[in-house]
Amino acid sequence: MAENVKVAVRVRPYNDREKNRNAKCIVKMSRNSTELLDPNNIGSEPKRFAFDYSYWSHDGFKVNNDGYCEPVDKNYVDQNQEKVFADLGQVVLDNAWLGYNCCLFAYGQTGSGKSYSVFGYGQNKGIVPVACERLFDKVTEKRANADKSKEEEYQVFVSMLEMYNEQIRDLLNPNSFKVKGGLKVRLHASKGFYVESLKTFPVKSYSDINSRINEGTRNRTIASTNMNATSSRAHTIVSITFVQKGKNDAGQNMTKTSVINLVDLAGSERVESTGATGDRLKEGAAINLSLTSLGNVIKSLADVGAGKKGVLIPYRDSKLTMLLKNALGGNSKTIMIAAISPADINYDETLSTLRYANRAKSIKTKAIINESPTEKLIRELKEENARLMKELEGKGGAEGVPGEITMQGVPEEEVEEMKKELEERLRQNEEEMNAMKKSWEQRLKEVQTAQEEELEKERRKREDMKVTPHFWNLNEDPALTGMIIHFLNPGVTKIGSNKASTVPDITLTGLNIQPDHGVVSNRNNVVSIKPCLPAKILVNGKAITEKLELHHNDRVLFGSKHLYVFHHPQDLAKHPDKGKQEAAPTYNSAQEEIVANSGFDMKKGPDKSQDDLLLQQELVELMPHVNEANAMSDELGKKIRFEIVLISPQSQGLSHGRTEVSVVMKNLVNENEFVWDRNKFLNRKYLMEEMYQNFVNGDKDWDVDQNKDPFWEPPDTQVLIGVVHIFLQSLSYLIEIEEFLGIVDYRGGQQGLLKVDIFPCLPNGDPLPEEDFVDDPKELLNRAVNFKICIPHARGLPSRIKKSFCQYQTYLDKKSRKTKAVEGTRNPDYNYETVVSSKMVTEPLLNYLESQTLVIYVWGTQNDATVKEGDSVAQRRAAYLSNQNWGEEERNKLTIELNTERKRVARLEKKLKSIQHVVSVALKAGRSTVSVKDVQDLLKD
Ligand SMILES: Nc1ncnc2c1ncn2[C@@H]1O[C@H](COP(=O)(O)OP(=O)(O)OP(=O)(O)O)[C@@H](O)[C@H]1O
Repeated sequence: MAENVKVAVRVRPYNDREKNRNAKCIVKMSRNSTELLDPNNIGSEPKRFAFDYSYWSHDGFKVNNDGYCEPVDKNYVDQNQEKVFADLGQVVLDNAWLGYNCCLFAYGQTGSGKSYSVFGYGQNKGIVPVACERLFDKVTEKRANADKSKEEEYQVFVSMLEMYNEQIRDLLNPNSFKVKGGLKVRLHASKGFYVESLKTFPVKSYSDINSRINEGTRNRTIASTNMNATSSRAHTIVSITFVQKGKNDAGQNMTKTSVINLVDLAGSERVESTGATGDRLKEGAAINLSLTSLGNVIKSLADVGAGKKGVLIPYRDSKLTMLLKNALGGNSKTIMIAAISPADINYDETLSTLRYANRAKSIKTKAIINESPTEKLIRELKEENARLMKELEGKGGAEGVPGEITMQGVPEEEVEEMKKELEERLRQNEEEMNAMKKSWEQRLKEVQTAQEEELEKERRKREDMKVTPHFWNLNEDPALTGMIIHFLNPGVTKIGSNKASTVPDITLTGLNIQPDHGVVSNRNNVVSIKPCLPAKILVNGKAITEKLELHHNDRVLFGSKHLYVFHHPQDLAKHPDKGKQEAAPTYNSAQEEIVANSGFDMKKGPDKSQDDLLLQQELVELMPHVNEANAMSDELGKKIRFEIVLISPQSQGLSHGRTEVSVVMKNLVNENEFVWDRNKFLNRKYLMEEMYQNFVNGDKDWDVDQNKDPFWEPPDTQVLIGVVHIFLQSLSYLIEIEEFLGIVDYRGGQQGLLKVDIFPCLPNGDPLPEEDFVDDPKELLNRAVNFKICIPHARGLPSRIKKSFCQYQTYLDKKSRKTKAVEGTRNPDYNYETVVSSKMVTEPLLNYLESQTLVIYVWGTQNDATVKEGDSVAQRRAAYLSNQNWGEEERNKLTIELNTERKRVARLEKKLKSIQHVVSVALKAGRSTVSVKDVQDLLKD
């Protein structure tokens, strides 16, 4: 019978970022109804949703010493993880016992709590570990009470994969990481899509399965560090196959199989919010492809559920949707958990998640009990194998005859590919048949020795960790922290890449890791580290160039990504601190010190505002990505440098707002600069990772066309050269403004000068009569005013600027105004004049004139230093700079202007001094006013 996908929604507590931003909770839950308030439209009706289950995990709990979140308030989800398991996990298990395929997948933006629900953290065990525990509890109970005559047997198998950027890796088989392009997805006639060569291990107990999942998580950590992949961008699927065998009442051997897929999806950030906004490369990212496809599949299935006819479900669009085909539209009982943030700042993402979940509600699946007589299953497999053999022979495979007749006209590679597929299916079927024939004990035995060795190794490792100094890893994903351990045994430990002439003791891969990277020596428990220059090693945030002694809890960064904490048991024992354990460093604290050592203020304290803390947090998030982007640029020879900059609201021409963390992308060849906002940079960084990975994989087409190159920005991209602020107060006295002001860039540096004159004038732009000025600005109220705005020229723009123009908007303008664009000079003459008029000065206009500034933005495009193949960097720079020399004529013009300007300034200074003199004479005489006539005379030329 068709049945709807069950949907649960869960709202997590605030994270630090939300707390620092003083976030407001915009989610309300009552029974199974969830309301979302729009923070941008407070009075509006909240968006209402109804789901099968709603879990309030936002507040109403306390964190115990062991990290367990204990409910203290009736609002908090009853019994925390237990309740979520009871509703969702238990249903999955019950269905598995009945022989249904089940799928539970978690959807939501990065950091919304997907992993917390699916896997859990520490004492707050998620659905996967609890489900495994309960499954084996029941198996043990069943075995104990088994009816011998029925020959009951329970078998559990586990596999674990990760899908990143459309590439599948077997997390229980690190060798699969080396497969170019990842593992393939194949289609099986009866079982649907499956992953080729994915290893499935039999497990006999909870600790077995737990150690397999830990092994998978450890491999995930290694992959995420080595391959520069960002773990929150990967989907993880744990598959548990549960087989129940036994005789039925008629004495027939039966096999009941259930596949349980537990899916922790990648962060669901939409393309716009991950930052591709306005970026020409937003379509390029394959990273989101699978999630976008999942969205399309869910939408189509929801349409079908709503009765729409003739809808094609695009399962084949991505590997994820192929693998989830059964879960979504076929033989499976499926549950979706929508994980959401409570905070107003995540409104868009939360709304999108809730809409997604709402759609998923109307998807219908048809689960059937997968139970058949064992003999029948074996017979079917045999029949299929016979058919496959025949097909293979037709393609000239196996021991068959060459298949020119059947395969005529089909390219050889395709035939090879088809053959491989058939062979793989044959192999799988054989394996399955053997598995059915073999006893469970036999199957377990096959892996047991290896696994026991693994467990013993793990046990020994834990013992060693108590006495031997070692490094343990820090990862931005808390679930992956502490998963990698490297021991530093007495003597010398060499660290390097797999390109070293002798295999290093600790092999690291990835960005900025040199073949011989560094050496750690441990002599009588004094442990020191030395880099093999120019290899990059940071200890406690500072680059080291010489040998340095390490101490307990020191943070060590190798290259750009391998971040470790040094654990020194003997050192620790020397400083027990009267039983007080020193807090272990965290990923965040280690990154903070790296940022602080790069010159940013990371101090905490009461003088720091919420905005300061938020800024610090954004720096911590961005800095490692910027370092990695630079390392990739170096290795790929891109001649691009990235640098973090803090952009104040003033430098963007704004009077208020917060300072933003952005990234400047600098072309080292022609010195062109582009400021990318954080989101755009992060989006580009994912594309850089894709490119770098292709490069590492030896793909000869790694270097893509300029239009798709994440390291490239077209030179005709408009950049903000700087802004000019002009105080308008003089205009409220009808006194003209004549200024030659600095064009200030985001760094606060001067990028040239802009001449701006604003004159009160007649409607036709002619000057006002001399006597027409006001003593008190209020006199302007209800009068007509006209101002002539002149922007004659800019001088001394940076040499990289090719074309420039100015843009501004006064209080009286509905749209912004622009000067003409001038090309080919650093000293453009805009010769711009316009008259801005108001028929009647109002209070707000007067207020604008008295207290505001006019902001003029100077925009430009940069020179295209077209790079010729084979030119060295020095040649390219020389060619570029030679274009930048100023001509004789231009120099003369500037000299004349400079002299005129000097004279004007001298005149103004003289007038100022005279006015100061008149004022001081008046003050000495005890007067509080000066004669208008006197001032007027002084102002005359
Ligand atoms: N229900 C909850 N109760 C308490 N803490 C939670 C809850 N849900 C999430 N958290 C905390 O929020 C943080 C982010 O959660 P989690 O790692 O599960 O997010 P995620 O959606 O899986 O992120 P990613 O996409 O990066 O994998 C973790 O530190 C986690 O402990």
